[in-house]
Amino acid sequence: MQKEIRIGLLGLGTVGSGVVRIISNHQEELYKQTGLHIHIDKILVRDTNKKREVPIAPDRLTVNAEEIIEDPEIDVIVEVMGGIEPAKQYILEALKRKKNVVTANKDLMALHGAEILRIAQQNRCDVFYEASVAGGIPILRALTDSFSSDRITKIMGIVNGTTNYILSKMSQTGADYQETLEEAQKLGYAEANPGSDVEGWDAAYKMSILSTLGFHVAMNLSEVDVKGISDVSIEDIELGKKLGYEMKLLGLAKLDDQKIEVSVQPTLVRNTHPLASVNGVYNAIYIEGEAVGETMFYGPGAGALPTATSVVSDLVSVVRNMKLGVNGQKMVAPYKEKRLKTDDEKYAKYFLRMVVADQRGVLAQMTQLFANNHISLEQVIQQPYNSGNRAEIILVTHEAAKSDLEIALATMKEMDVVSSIESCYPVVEA
Ligand SMILES: NC(=O)C1=CN([C@@H]2O[C@H](COP(=O)(O)OP(=O)(O)OC[C@H]3O[C@@H](n4cnc5c(N)ncnc54)[C@H](OP(=O)(O)O)[C@@H]3O)[C@@H](O)[C@H]2O)C=CC1
Ligand SMILES: N[C@@H](CC=O)C(=O)O
Ligand code: NA
Repeated sequence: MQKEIRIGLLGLGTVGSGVVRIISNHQEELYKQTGLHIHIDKILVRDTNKKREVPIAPDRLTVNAEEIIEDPEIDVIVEVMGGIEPAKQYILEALKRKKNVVTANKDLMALHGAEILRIAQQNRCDVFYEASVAGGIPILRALTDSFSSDRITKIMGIVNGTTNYILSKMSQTGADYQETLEEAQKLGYAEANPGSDVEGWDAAYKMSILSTLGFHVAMNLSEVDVKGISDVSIEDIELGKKLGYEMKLLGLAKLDDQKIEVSVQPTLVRNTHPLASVNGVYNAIYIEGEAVGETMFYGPGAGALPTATSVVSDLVSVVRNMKLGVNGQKMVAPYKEKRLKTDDEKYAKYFLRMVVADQRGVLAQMTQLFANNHISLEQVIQQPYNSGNRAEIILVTHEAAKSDLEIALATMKEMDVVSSIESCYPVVEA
């Protein structure tokens, strides 16, 4: 009779150290819930001499993945090293050797999840990846289990801790973008390549995973409209606040008339909307279902212990399945036909800011341009611009088609009286 579950841990960085800590500090709870001792056998790292956050006997560290993947005594592989290769190769090799897998790797699951899950099922193994989306929030379980009886119509969320930390600090204290990004890196929130956070890709991976699970379609990353926060200025944050909005990097997945749109964009969210008050490293995912109505899930989106909580809970699920002999049987592959919206079917309100010549008739020309493109305006503000004989025009539109907005912007760029289009963000009301 097996008394112990033996783990091979790939990675001992922020999340890996959290996993070691939780397994060591919560031994009794884990034993009570699984009836087995969870033991980390070996840990893969790049540098065995590096100083570690957690006390680990040096002989448990290795730079040789085969020592872990090929060890017949190891039951479960926990992959928290990140990146596509070699993580993918290690996971596939482990599955072929009938080892169950827990991973926090959203890049890998968004890009190669279908293949990994298929091979897992062929080998009767689990692949669980709760930590990959919104760190400590149990959102994948909610989608796959708690809402399995419903039809999800909308998933809207703040799903990147690093950018929410940066935008919140910029909004609350006027903090500098670069300094705040460095702080988020020190706190272990950012990806190894923080470009993935600030350019929106990390959130796009997560929205791709969420929409695949929520809408039961095979979403591709290339079908997600992605824009990051690196061009968001303090001026836009301040102006948005004056108009009653908070700037958030918002993931949106919507199903209307059986057609889907998925995007990640800096968005002005009405300050009375529950997502507007999600600050710092916190994430929140707002889900609308046909039957359930509106729900919202809130919690830490990154960081060692919150993320490791999800990893170790997945490990508990794997162990329970091992005891029941049902590993690899829970997965439901996407079964719905995927139909994507075209730009003339994507509707949103928009905030726009542009610098124009400060002369008679310009404001009228601008409003006429929007009218010509079927865009109605909710708010129009003109204020002096601080250089040259120019003015700044700030507009908030009513709901408009993305295709119409793009034509209006392209026409505007060609107008002599328009010096620059400074910003354009979607707007979400409460
Ligand atoms: N940080 C967070 O808050 C969250 C992270 N994630 C995901 O978790 C995963 C890990 O993130 P995080 O812990 O922050 O990353 P870190 O960069 O802190 O840690 C990565 C670890 O993996 C090891 N490693 C990386 N590449 C290799 C390789 N080729 N061979 C051997 N070892 C390797 C590193 O070794 P060494 O220490 O020797 O350099 C390090 O121990 C990523 O997929 C990330 O997206 C998910 C949710 C939240
Ligand atoms: N870099 C990510 C980590 C968690 O997924 C983030 O900031 O959210
Ligand atoms: Na999660």
